[in-house]
Amino acid sequence: MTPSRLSVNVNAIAMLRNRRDLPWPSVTGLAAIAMEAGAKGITVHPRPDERHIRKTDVFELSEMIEDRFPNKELCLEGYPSDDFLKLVKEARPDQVLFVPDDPDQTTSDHGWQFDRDTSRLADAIASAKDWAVTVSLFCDPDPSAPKHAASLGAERIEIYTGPYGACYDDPAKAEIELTKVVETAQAAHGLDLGVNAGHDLTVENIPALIARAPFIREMSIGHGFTADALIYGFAESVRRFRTAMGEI
Ligand SMILES: CC(=O)[C@@H](O)[C@H](O)COP(=O)(O)O
Ligand SMILES: NCC(=O)COP(=O)(O)O
Repeated sequence: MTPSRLSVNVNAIAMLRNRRDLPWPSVTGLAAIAMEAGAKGITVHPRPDERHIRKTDVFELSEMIEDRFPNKELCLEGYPSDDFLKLVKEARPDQVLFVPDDPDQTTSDHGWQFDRDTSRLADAIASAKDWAVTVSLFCDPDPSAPKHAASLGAERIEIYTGPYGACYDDPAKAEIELTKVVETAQAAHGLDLGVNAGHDLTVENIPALIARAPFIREMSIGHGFTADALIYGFAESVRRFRTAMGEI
């Protein structure tokens, strides 16, 4: 069986939990169900306002994975602020994805602008590597981006697939956006960067992407996964997404 590429993003579970001052739905409990069902790991994006994932969730997830799922992986996403870097240093995830988000941004909607963002990134990448955390950079679907990520010392990129995901009802436009994602993936693969992809991926749009970029290492999926799991349940959605990825 092909190893799993699916990292389940549990931001939306935390958002639902935060509606009340109560501990359910449980972020760690549903993360455990996802990993037991075959996900390779868990992704969280603790935003500065803690609107969904809280710092306490990060430590609880990290401890649970270390204790109960030592072969699974935790990925933390965030802007490399001093506060976020402190969290990475303390929680020691397996992987960190640096994203260029403003603190008040609704969701991630672009990759790094490598002509202006590099000095903060270079320092953050060096620190994370010192802490033995694999570094990935969020990149637009632009084949010129991976060479910048490689020259900064990143080990992976995550291609922002939002524009592809947004074309769910327009196959001709989806093909144009998919081509940009695939060409970016190929450029990164040719540079020996690990290639991840994320944002608005679904059971419907994953097969065409995997068919053209089978070397993709990881897909972190939250919004579409949660929507699917509300219908099918967390464990069954892991199976459905892994089937879409051609893994089972
Ligand atoms: C980095 C990225 O792609 C984001 O999609 C992400 O983790 C989603 O964040 P929100 O759940 O806050 O929209
Ligand atoms: N890195 C992307 C991610 O973690 C989840 O994005 P989405 O599936 O919630 O759009």
